[in-house]
Amino acid sequence: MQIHGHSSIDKKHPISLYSSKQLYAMEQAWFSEGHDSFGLMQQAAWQMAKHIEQLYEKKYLNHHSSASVNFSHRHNHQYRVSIWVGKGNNGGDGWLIAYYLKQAGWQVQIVTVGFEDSDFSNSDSDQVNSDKSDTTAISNSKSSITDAQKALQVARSANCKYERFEDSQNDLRSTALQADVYIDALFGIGLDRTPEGIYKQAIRAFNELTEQNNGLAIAVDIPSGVVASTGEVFDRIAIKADATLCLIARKFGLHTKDGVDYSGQVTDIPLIPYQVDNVAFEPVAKLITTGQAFSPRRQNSYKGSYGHVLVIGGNRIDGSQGMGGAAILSASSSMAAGAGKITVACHEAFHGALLTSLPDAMTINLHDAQGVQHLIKAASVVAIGMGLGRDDKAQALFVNYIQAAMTAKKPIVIDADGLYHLASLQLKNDKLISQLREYSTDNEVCLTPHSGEAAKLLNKKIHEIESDRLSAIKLCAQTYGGNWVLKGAGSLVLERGLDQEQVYVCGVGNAGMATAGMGDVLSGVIAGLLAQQDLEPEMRSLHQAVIIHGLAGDILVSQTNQYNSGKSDRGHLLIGQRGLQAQDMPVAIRHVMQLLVDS
Ligand SMILES: NC(=O)C1=CN([C@@H]2O[C@H](COP(=O)(O)OP(=O)(O)OC[C@H]3O[C@@H](n4cnc5c(N)ncnc54)[C@H](OP(=O)(O)O)[C@@H]3O)[C@@H](O)[C@H]2O)[C@H](O)CC1
Ligand SMILES: [K+]
Repeated sequence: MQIHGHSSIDKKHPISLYSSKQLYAMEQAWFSEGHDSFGLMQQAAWQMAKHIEQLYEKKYLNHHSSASVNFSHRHNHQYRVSIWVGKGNNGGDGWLIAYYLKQAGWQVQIVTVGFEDSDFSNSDSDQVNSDKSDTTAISNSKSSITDAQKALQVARSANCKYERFEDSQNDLRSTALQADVYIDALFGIGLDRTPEGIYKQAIRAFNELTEQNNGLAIAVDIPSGVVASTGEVFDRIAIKADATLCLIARKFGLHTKDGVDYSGQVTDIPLIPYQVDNVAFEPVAKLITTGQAFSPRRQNSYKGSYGHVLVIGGNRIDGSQGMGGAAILSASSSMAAGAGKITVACHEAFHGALLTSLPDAMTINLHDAQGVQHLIKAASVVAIGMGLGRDDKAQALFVNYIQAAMTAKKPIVIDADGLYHLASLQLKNDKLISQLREYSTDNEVCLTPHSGEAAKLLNKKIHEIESDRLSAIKLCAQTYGGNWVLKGAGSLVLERGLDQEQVYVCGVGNAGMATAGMGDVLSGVIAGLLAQQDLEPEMRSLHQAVIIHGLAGDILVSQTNQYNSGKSDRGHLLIGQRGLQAQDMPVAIRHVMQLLVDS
């Protein structure tokens, strides 16, 4: 059961995102100031119990439109919760949630996973999973008992019912496992490998039960199976949560890669300051969901005021059908993003098609080296690579035009086949790579790979990129210089300032945008913004372009967001995620540009 497609986030302010290492350091800093670790767990659980009740009541009210149902409801039906606990502190949170919900009148059933009978002993001298005593099993009392075990004892002393998943897994339809709300407290930020054996079975069973019973699935801290620092889910084994109650600080992994699909609506429960010795932790990234508002244009302006984009791509290699569409999509998106003029340097075979779909554009033959070089000097921005081709001839053109753009000191956007050439030039130790890196320290260079292209650029396997996208984008920037987008669910944007770099996670966009040509559209939006010198740097930035692209995609599908009231501006015809095409984008980009002026 999904509450909302997207997280509940303050759209105007970026949200700081942290790694699990940072989360553990924050906790440690707090404890080293003398604060009690079990006290923190109690605070966390108490607040989560309140949120769980609110989330459930919200769901219940949504299903029963009559307001009068609300108050009688509690008397007719005792709320039922099934809380699944693992052996770490995430499980500890679960035991205490059970305790607080029972106090609040809920019918509570706990399902333990990975516990032996001896784990339920009352003795204080029990050693429960204390290998990670520095971080996870903080003992703040004289005895050696861990917080998780204290929590277990609190729940037991309140007579909360529990059973081992190992004993009940063959009887998942038993009444004991039927509930309105299912709480996932199996793993939190301590998960570091594929859940196997009983854990894998438990995660599967949890998902099946919530589905069958139309239960509300709520994850404690992070859905079990999602890696907090990367967003990776191993072998698709993770809790599919409707809502996540995120403790202390927002985890990076909730918003990128698989995390986006598993976390549901995210609510923050901050609990402690994000600092050590009064110095705040630097977030690893910031989550952005809306763009900077544009200032209106001056009346006294002309097309030259808004820049000239030169798109170089759309080649036709002998014997192939060619890739004219890539250049056309990029060019039309540049214009939709507000560029004053466009010239497309593409294969002559596509000039007719280009002018039919975009009569506003000028054309030049891609292979007319002198003519293109001349235009590079006149342009405000050069966007290169979309459908450029990968053969040697195309590579020679690429090197030639990049050199010309650097000599003329133009902002450069490199995408698609341009990235392929960069990767192969890097393997050959070609001097262009170091020249470009040097150039990018004083000039705008934007590079926009997806994971496959990033893998080529870094000479790695795709799964190596996917398992740690944050490290991958940083390594790309280190190797090649420039500002980067790593495309995918929760696209990452890395922008380099004078002495520091900032990473953003794009919190908008949808799976319908995973289609051919969407990357060409993005390159066009980036170039179109860069061309508009009248705009403040923030409004022409790479992250602004990525947000506009994502919002345009969202506006086209029947997805609730701040701009989409369920109608599109294309004759009230809504497009779904399946079948969304890159050619649909320019009209939506124009719409977003207008909304950002209004906002
Ligand atoms: N400290 C506090 O007072 C607070 C903690 N909070 C909550 O704690 C979790 C983090 O707890 P931690 O114990 O560090 O980690 P987990 O509960 O996520 O799980 C760690 C245990 O899980 C084992 N593990 C990890 N991966 C797997 C796997 N794939 N399969 C099986 N077992 C796995 C790991 O075992 P080891 O063998 O590696 O030792 C650990 O035993 C945090 O997320 C919060 O929910 C709150 O912040 C409140 C304050
Ligand atoms: K969890």
